[in-house]
Amino acid sequence: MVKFINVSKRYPNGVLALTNINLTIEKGEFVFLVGSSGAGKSTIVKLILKEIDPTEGEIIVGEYKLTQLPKREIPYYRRKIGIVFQDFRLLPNKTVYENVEFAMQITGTPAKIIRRQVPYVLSLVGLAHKAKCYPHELSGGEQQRVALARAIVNKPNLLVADEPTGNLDPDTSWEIMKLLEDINKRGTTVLVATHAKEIVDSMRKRVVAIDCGRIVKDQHRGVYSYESSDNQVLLQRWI
Ligand SMILES: Nc1ncnc2c1ncn2[C@@H]1O[C@H](COP(=O)(O)OP(=O)(O)OP(=O)(O)O)[C@@H](O)[C@H]1O
Repeated sequence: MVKFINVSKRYPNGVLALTNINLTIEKGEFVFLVGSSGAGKSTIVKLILKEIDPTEGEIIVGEYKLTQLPKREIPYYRRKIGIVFQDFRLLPNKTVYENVEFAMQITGTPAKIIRRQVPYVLSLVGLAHKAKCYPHELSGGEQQRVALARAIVNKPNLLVADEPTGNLDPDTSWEIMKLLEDINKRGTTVLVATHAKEIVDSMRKRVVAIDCGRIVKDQHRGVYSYESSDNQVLLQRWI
């Protein structure tokens, strides 16, 4: 589903954000991407969304070779991926229903299917009763559930969430992660970049840890913690 082959990214200011990343995420997997601030998580997410291009290497998402994807096709490519951000990014002047409906309208979905699918995904995230509310009338957790409904309404094969619980309290964070797990169980591949250590530790999913732009751990049924490269150097000196 997602393949990074020898990917490095240097930003124009010279910062080397990723070094020689090799990562394969199979269809149907649930993967946590963890690492301290500045480790390179968002850079990986931005590369998958083709907001930026790698300096070296190849990225393949589904049937798309991203380095060869023409600019004009990028919007169509992105519509096939569900995306959730820390700050929800809902349209403030549209209701809950309209926010989700809009995501289907821009893909040219027939009205009849929209009328069936929008209430269905709103009920999946437990928000059917809030369909007529505006984002400012919702709690943070509810807004994120709308964002999740919007992300899955077009039935993407891949859902990418960048710090989806960063603005939420612990209980609400759990609800959102459980919803992501439900979505994964229905067949969507899910990649979640997160700092939510307790949740990562108890969900026992695949955990990919990056530190200073390198993968330092890739563990199935893993936990959050990892040795940072500084610690590894220290350890090597001790041994
Ligand atoms: N647009 C940019 N221009 C220059 N350097 C950048 C840019 N974006 C990120 N960086 C740098 O690249 C490195 C990786 O940043 P990235 O945002 O991927 O980290 P992160 O793991 O997502 O961090 P956080 O958890 O704080 O969001 C950092 O050193 C950061 O300062």
